[in-house]
Amino acid sequence: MKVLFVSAECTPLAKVGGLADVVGSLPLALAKLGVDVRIALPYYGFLGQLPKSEEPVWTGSAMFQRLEIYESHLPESDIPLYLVGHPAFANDRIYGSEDEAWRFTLFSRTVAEFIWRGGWDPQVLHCHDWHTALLPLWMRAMPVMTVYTIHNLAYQGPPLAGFRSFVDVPYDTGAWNPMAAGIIHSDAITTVSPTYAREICSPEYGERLDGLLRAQGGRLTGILNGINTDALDPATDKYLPVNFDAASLELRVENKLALQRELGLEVNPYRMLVGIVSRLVDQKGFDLLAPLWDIWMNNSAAQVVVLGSGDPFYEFLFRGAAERYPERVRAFLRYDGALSQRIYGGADLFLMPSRFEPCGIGQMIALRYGAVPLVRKTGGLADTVHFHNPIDEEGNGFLFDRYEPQSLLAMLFRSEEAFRYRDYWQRLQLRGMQADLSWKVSAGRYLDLYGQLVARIG
Ligand SMILES: Nc1ncnc2c1ncn2[C@@H]1O[C@H](COP(=O)(O)OP(=O)(O)O[C@H]2O[C@H](CO)[C@@H](O)[C@H](O)[C@H]2O)[C@@H](O)[C@H]1O
Repeated sequence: MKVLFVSAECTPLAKVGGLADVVGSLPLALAKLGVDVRIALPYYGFLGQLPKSEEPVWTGSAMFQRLEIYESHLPESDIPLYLVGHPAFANDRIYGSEDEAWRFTLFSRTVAEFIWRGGWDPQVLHCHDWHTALLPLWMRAMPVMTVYTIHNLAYQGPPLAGFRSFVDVPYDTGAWNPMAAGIIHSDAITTVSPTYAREICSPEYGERLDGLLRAQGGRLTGILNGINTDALDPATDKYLPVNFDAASLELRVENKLALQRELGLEVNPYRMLVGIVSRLVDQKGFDLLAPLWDIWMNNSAAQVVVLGSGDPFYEFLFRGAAERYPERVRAFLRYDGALSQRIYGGADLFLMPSRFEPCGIGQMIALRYGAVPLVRKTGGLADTVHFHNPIDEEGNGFLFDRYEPQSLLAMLFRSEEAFRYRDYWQRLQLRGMQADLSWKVSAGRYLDLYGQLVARIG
């Protein structure tokens, strides 16, 4: 089975959020199942140090531009990586400029040309999010089956009118935006959890595409994300001051104390330390915290550390809280891979109150690292976090349902109360740490799906 992943992000090379985690780890699990899987990624300027072929393995043109594709490998693996090179990518940003639509259309179109002209002949082209959503349309005349994975329905890409000005997209495709084009023209649509697959067929979560999604019937399935449990392992993580695992959980507190020291907070094992690692955007639900700071801080002993960047509204919200409660709240408004690991490995509670969440990687890393998740019961959060029942000792975290500040506040108090009972809390941590969060099951589901699609072309 030959499969080409096409994506704007890929861990550990180019990451903004969870898309990178999936594209950098699912191929490793597929390769273990015998799939010849490769990845195509823009050759971003910050990848200059990555070893690659001296000469391009393919040279051609797309959208009146000359492009070169170099071959490299996903670090610490044998997985071939095609780096799509053009001056438009040779800078230090992944997203965030007015040429975004043009850049990613150029990227996708180059991959289409590469396949059309025999650069490689995958049986399945696995496209991710709006950046690569026109590929299924362009592949229609090829004996290549396409899978389109929706990591986030909220980002649908610029309107098609913009695309028409720089690349031919037939008028009768019915595709009025890139996300819709991916949905309509792919051979199979997946999203990253079973609950989100159901939710997006409703007006509440469908981002105005729910009608189109409902019409797809069985073509849309939800396959739960996994994480790379080899790379994300508290027993070997080089960013943690002290390594630990389920058998040595008592060592974990050293990471918490080191983190409190690093943050300049009171160093005290009995104060609950709440961690947040997130893109700061509407999706993540932090507006729920806005009216809660005073009542929360005045009625609890919790400390809070937030690591994230994004929308200025949320940056302002957290910066303001850190200024008002300098003894209790710390805000780091940036991307920082090393600090994120120290938070997962040191915080007691991991907060993710998302308005919607296709799957969520953050809560899975938290579970693996013994930080108990407090999440809203939606999307993949509802599929991975199960309510802590102290009587029967079941569940691995805390959930609230209604999207309202009071519900979140109640759960913050409840979790802090649970934190006082050390033995219960440790068993709660252990249930999270011992769960299988790897790709083992879900990679098998993707392989089955590829097999069914390829069987159609014989
Ligand atoms: N400031 C920062 N510094 C360091 N690391 C940071 C960071 N901000 C975020 N991260 C990291 O980025 C990742 C976030 O992944 P999530 O899946 O939780 O959300 P995201 O919305 O980006 O992903 C989207 O795609 C994924 C993949 O399918 C879905 O799980 C998800 O629901 C969907 O919204 C985590 O690995 C987290 O540690």
